[in-house]
Amino acid sequence: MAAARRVADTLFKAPKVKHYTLAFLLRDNNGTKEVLLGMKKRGFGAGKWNGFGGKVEPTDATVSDAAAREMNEEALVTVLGSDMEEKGTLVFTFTGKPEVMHVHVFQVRSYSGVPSESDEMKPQWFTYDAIPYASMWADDKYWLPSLLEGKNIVGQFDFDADETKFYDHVLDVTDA
Ligand SMILES: CNc1ncnc2c1ncn2[C@@H]1O[C@H](COP(=O)(O)OP(=O)(O)OP(=O)(O)O)[C@@H](O)[C@H]1O
Repeated sequence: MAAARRVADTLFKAPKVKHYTLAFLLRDNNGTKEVLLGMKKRGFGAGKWNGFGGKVEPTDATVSDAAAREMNEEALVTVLGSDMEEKGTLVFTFTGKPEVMHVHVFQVRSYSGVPSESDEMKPQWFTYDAIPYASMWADDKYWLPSLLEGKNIVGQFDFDADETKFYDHVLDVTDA
């Protein structure tokens, strides 16, 4: 539980905390497990594959609703907040930035519609052995494999100012 304590202290001490969601749509494609990732077309993380998500807005009733709204906006599918399964917390700090990112991580299996390209994201299904970690945030390969195994995660990654690599991290993985 070392990571949980570190995360709590970081959030407690941060001058400013912003809440984000990050959700992974999972499916069983004729016996093969797949995850939907999106190529971010603009803004923070442009050019990287990632799950779907964004800032929690004051108009969102709950963090789960925010996760569903972002998934709906970015992958053009219909997901209900009540179908979002909370899988953990990731905290990101960046050297020189007082603001800390508090990311609420979800998975979801229940959705309707066909994932389609939006202004922000180009979605694509990936089998678990073909996830493009080299074109993802540096932290993803540390925790996404555990998430896909059904585990819960709590972690913190402290990034350099240029956002390409982190100089410190803690991660707890627990059985769901
Ligand atoms: C540093 N290492 C990281 N590793 C993995 N994922 C990361 C991440 N850093 C940010 N993320 C995710 O990237 C999305 C950004 O969202 P972002 O586009 O900024 O939000 P939102 O859609 O509200 O933006 P607009 O201002 O409307 O464009 C959001 O899911 C957030 O959890």
